[in-house]
Amino acid sequence: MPCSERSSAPGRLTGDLLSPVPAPVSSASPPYIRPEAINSRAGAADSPEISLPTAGRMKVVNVGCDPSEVYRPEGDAENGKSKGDYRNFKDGPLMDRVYNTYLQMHTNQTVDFVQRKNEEYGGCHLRRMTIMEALDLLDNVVDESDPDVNFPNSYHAYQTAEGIRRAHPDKDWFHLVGLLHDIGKILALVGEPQWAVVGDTFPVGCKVQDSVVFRDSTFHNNPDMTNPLYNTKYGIYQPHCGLENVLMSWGHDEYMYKVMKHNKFALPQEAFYMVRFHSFYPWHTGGDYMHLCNEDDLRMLPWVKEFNKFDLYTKCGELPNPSELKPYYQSLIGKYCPDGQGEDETAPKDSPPASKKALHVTHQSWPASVNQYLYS
Ligand SMILES: O[C@H]1[C@H](O)[C@@H](O)[C@H](O)[C@@H](O)[C@H]1O
Ligand SMILES: [Fe+2]
Repeated sequence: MPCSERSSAPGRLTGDLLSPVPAPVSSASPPYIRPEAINSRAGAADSPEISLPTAGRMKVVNVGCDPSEVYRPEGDAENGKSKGDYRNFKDGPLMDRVYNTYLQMHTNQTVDFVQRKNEEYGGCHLRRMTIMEALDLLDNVVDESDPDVNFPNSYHAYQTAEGIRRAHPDKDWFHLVGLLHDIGKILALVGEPQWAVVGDTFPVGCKVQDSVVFRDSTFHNNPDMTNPLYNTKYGIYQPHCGLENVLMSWGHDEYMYKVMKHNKFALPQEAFYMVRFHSFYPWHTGGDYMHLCNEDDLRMLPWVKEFNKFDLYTKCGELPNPSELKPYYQSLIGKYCPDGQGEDETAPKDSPPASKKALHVTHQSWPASVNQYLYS
């Protein structure tokens, strides 16, 4: 069994994971698009404008991990990863890429940067696309911060969603959260560097706590580290001010949360919360930053942890077949996502036809290939 999807809560990070040996920094950032990792997909026929290379080495299968594994206490390490093999930030074939992404993130994510990005992307009114279109764009994003995934993020979306669906068959809104949670990574296709899109998040404006990955070897050139206002336990925050009042490092979590809010998704508070904080590992898994949390945060924490089991442990080389799964998820989109038409007078003239479910997102300049894909 290739996956290690389980019902037990993920353990706290161990000392080994917290103090990794820094890997050498590669000078050139690898490209965002890794065509060699993209499989030929049946779903590609729906979107002929984007040419998907076909030389993938991974297997595309109809279903994800074996559901019987969901309740199995330990993984079958013979054919796949066991729980302890995930999130290895010490060594592994992708370590240079992962370390370099975090080095840049921890150097450049400052209070000032985060404030600017929140303003820049807060409006969500410059472009429209359907949710499925946004999801399909993730065919072109390989997350460079992730030591466990070297295939396009669209597959990870279906893996997560299907894992949740198997374990929580009665909660269809939760299935949809699995599908949507990483859509914010489309920011990597509009010129945002990956360090401003992917990876674990952390609060800026206060002392960086111990469970942040590569904490000891990646923050030395961050200008906020020498600002005394930002280097106490609370920094610019009040005790137990609530995470909604904390400036998190900018990335796909906060962006997708804003998109969901702006588009008035009819999902429960838990759904919004899971999307917004799913990458905040130093909190939900590391147990840090509790001094900033209020009661709401603590009430939501079990949901974030529940989500995390599927987000993390469904990552495996057996890839689902999106074209087979799309009808089910399209029905959930129909149920929970308003169609967005006529809600936003500032939407551009080249928005998709009125019949399409629309997502208002904020992108000033899409690469030509993306525009063609969305609007032809
Ligand atoms: O939530 C996950 C998690 O934080 C991973 O460690 C990171 O690599 C991914 O970018 C993110 O989506
Ligand atoms: Fe994510």
